[in-house]
Amino acid sequence: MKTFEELFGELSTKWQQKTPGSGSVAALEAGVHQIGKKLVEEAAESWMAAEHESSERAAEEISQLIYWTQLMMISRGLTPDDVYSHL
Ligand SMILES: N=c1c2ncn([C@@H]3O[C@H](COP(=O)(O)OP(=O)(O)OP(=O)(O)O)[C@@H](O)[C@H]3O)c2ncn1[C@@H]1O[C@H](COP(=O)(O)O)[C@@H](O)[C@H]1O
Repeated sequence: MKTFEELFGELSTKWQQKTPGSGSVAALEAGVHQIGKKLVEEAAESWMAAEHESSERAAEEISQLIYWTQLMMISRGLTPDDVYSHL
């Protein structure tokens, strides 16, 4: 288990170091358009799981939505504070 900030730090480090074999680095290299498609897919899957599946499945899909949101943030050079400032 990890927090939002811990995952963001891990993904940022992997991107900075271009860690070989990382799916996250591959996704960031594919770019914002491909990340956006996954973000929308995971948003839809989160909605469907919340409406039709168990709480555990909904939590799993929402975790994937957070992951792809973080990749979108990194691809645009945004930090958590950039986002938190709008909350
Ligand atoms: N938290 C995640 C995470 N959440 C989702 N994903 C990826 O997002 C994609 C989800 O797409 P899909 O919906 O097609 O996946 P699925 O397996 O079919 O699952 P369902 O949505 O159908 O249930 C998969 O490729 C997952 O690997 C993630 N990939 C990596 N992480 C974490 O990111 C960190 C870095 O990982 P690497 O880049 O792999 O080193 C590690 O801490 C990982 O645990």
